[in-house]
Amino acid sequence: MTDLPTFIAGLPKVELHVHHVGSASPRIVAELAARHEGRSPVPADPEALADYFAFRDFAHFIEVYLSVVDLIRDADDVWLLTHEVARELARQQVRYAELTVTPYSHVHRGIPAPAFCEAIEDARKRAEADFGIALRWCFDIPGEAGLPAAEETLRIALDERPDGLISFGLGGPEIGVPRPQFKPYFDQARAAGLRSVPHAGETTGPETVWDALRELGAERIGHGISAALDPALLTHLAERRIPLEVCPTSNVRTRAVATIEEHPLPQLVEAGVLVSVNSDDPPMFGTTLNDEYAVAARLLNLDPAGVAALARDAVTAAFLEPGERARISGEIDAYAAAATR
Ligand SMILES: O=c1[nH]cnc2c1ncn2[C@@H]1O[C@H](CO)[C@@H](O)[C@H]1O
Repeated sequence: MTDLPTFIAGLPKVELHVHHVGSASPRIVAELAARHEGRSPVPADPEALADYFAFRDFAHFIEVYLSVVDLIRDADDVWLLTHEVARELARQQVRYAELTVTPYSHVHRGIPAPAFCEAIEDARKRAEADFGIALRWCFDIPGEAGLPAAEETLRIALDERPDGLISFGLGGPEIGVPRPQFKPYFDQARAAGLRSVPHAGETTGPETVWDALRELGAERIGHGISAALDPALLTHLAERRIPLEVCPTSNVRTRAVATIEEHPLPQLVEAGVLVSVNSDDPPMFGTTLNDEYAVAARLLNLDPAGVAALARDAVTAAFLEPGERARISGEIDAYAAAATR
């Protein structure tokens, strides 16, 4: 029997909640910072970066996140970042990832929408050829930028419509950013065939998750961990198989949860909610997807078979084509059978 970290490292996976800029490795951030030497608060030294990625609270996390977004100035930066993120996911045996990108933030910093979309699409196709990983896009609204950002994000999604685009989201802070105001934009995105995956219940209570379900037609919820406070919501999520995209270490590092031991993941699983495990912004939180599987295994007291079941749940929650879903599930089954023989 292989030890759990080794089992996890080789286990085929999918990742559903991981942010594009949030996945920039210290090396890539340092390289981008060096290009803008002196004009950015982001340290060009990877060591200093670890200290820079220490957050007082969620608002501070968003402030730091946006300082990294500022480093991305042209389509070449976008291409480099995207291709490197794919390399790192593939290194962890990720076969398929739904990457959240925020076009508004980049267009707002001078990268034209067509150039941004061409860069991510070219990097996506090259990553499939180079690393055998399938990337798809979630375009999310940066909530702190409000309705103008919603308008622009929808326009880019519908006008540019890159081949990899499958879903429409809402990120950024929840406090002071009520979800119902975004209903018209989610209605139009869903009418155009995009799947609805807003963040909710990360830094606010269950009512935000209810709003995401009722007003935004959410098919999955980003984080949604405050659902653990509302038994009726837990029942609703479990009965309708509405998945939560849970990112344990993220919640501790942004101070949404005080300690990993207090994380509500066990209550969510206990209530029968379909959960996928994700890394969110791995280098910023000093984690990787494999680390998040190890954290989940510890919190849920899982053996390798239990960890394989967690990976299968993420495949169930993914917006995969049926053939792809069956193929990846089959890979997980074959790997788990061989490793637990
Ligand atoms: O954990 C998270 N919660 C909410 N937003 C996040 C998170 N990680 C990255 N972002 C990103 O923060 C930006 C805010 O403008 C958005 O791009 C959002 O995608």
